[in-house]
Amino acid sequence: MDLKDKRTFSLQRLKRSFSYALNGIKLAMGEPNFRIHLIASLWVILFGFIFSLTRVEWGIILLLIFGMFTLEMMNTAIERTVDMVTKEFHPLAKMAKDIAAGAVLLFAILSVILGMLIFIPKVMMYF
Ligand SMILES: Nc1ncnc2c1ncn2[C@@H]1O[C@H](COP(=O)(O)OP(=O)(O)OP(=O)(O)O)[C@@H](O)[C@H]1O
Repeated sequence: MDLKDKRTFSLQRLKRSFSYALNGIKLAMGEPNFRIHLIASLWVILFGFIFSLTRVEWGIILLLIFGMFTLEMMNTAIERTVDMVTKEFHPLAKMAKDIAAGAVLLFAILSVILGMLIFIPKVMMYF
């Protein structure tokens, strides 16, 4: 496919890209970290209903949940790419993987802080 073909709109190609993206989500679901996030997210959603979150709070929670899945998938994609490039120990491979993992950790810290800011006052009302 040349560059001109790629620039013209094609419903067929859009459908194909969509199916590749869905396949990416399916592949990510096989990752243990993804499943841990899924279980944690379902618990957060359950508690969201129990504590009757406001629309803004739901918006923040959904942003955090989707953001976490997105980052975890990018991290996995970087890990796979690095593994494809080299199986040998390489400082740049370590740097790429550790930085990607660090990005996930930063977002996880933000999620815990915002989650606590939302849920702690609601839990406190019961005491
Ligand atoms: N080719 C490499 N060269 C140098 N260091 C590496 C290399 N591959 C992995 N590492 C180091 O080992 C750590 C663990 O790597 P690994 O590929 O097992 O990823 P992981 O974080 O355990 O993720 P997962 O288990 O989901 O694949 C990396 O974060 C990195 O510090």
